[in-house]
Amino acid sequence: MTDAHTTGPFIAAIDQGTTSSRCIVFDKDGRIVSVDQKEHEQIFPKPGWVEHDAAEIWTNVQEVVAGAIEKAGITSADVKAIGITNQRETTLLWDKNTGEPVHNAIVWQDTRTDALCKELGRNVGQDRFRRETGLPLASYFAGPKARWLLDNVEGLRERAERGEILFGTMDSWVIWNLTGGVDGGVHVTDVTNASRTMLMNLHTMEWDDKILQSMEVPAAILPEIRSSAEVYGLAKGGALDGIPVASALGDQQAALFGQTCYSKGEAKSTYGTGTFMLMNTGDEPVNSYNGLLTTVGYRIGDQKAVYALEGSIAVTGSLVQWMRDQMGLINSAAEIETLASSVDDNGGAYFVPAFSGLFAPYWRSDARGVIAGLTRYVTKAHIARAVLEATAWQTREITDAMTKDSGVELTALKVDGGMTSNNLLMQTLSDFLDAPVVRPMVAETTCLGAAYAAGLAVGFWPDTDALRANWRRAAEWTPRMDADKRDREYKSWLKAVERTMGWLDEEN
Ligand SMILES: Nc1ncnc2c1ncn2[C@@H]1O[C@H](COP(=O)(O)OP(=O)(O)O)[C@@H](O)[C@H]1O
Ligand SMILES: O=P(O)(O)OC[C@H](O)CO
Repeated sequence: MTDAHTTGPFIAAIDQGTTSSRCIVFDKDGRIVSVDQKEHEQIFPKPGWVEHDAAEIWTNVQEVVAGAIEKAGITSADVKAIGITNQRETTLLWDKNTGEPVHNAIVWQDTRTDALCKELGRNVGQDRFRRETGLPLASYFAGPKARWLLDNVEGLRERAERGEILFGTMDSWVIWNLTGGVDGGVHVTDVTNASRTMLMNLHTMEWDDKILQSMEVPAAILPEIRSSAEVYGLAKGGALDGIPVASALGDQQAALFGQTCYSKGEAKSTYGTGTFMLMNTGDEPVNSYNGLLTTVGYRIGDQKAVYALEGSIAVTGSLVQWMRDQMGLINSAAEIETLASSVDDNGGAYFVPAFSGLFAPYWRSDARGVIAGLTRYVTKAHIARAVLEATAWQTREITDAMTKDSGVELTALKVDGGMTSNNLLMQTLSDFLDAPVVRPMVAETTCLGAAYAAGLAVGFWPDTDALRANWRRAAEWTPRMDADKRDREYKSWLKAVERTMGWLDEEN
């Protein structure tokens, strides 16, 4: 319910995430008025494959929108705009005339396009993709996933070439359905999501014809690329009928925006299923020589785009889920903190969760997970500690790369996401980074960023200065670790990382 001090109007944000979809209603001070959330099924058809049922996701989105509006005790008339944010790279093709997905969505973590990426690397060359799109050739991105679907779903390429099929990441799917679907839905994406397809030219912000040819993806299926904050259309039907759909940002870029990282050099790190650190690099793309991605941070209406450097870590919160669901070592995600706190250290064990290969800074799809340093001394509590340390060490590797690429020394790290409720993890992070770690009052920065962008698009907030004023510190952790110990343990971590590599043979 709305609290006594909160009066409308409001902005609603939809976050279509990897494990769940949620809708949050925000007031003008950026405070949360209501939340509704629903998980969807994770489908693992083969080792390394991860899929989502896009129809289930759309049903959940409709339910959480209705749920959040009801919990806020408001009507659509109180909502000025809807913002969209989403898990990035997850790829869907659907029939324009029926609205039916032609296949499950292929999720960003899925590694089935690894062989295709290797082949593209041999035939077209790594460098050309990186130069035009800012991304290394890797199974993570949407373009190769679209190509896989076109090559593997019977008759799909012919239907696509006849103009019957639409491609989209989850932003496009949600916006198309929200604005009417088969009944006039708009087929758009924003620059941040498009920058993760490996099909958009990072400099022109348009689909790159030569890359499309190399990837064998027909231009006819692609959405129009728009800014991150503008009115794409009006919602048709449902709890927010008639309300402008006014922003779209990939979830990590939305978190950058919600954390108010509007100046060059400002950075945030989001701890959810995976972990993603983004640094605002201003209005020019910065090339990475240390394994980071060059990506679009956001673009507000017709203003210049803001670029970012990104360090992507595939497995962090999902390792905690794996400990709970596959290993049964804990009953809830929060329990990992209690278990890990029952011992003083990792007992010599290092856990490198290369479940989807290694993302930044290595981009090694032939890597697979290892637990190194095992002896009979090691207990499940030590493993729990190693699980949390894995998130912190992986972040350390990213911040090292970020400093090398940007020349900006880390003075403090702004964090958000589900894992930041873990105090032991946040302290360990500060220790391993040797820098303060700060969490804002609203930890739901992903939704907040989408709400901010939508609010700017409809004049609900005047400018980014007004948004900065909403950012308030809620918690801070400062380093307490002895420097020699940190250096010794970092070396052991790096040794464990080496042991993950080359596990898969070329023919896998
Ligand atoms: N107290 C905790 N300690 C460690 N991990 C946690 C804790 N609470 C939640 N998580 C992890 O955080 C993730 C959920 O965070 P969230 O930001 O909602 O993720 P996403 O947006 O990727 O779905 C899950 O992977 C879960 O395992
Ligand atoms: O849905 P999340 O929070 O796990 O984020 C996923 C990322 O966008 C993948 O690139």
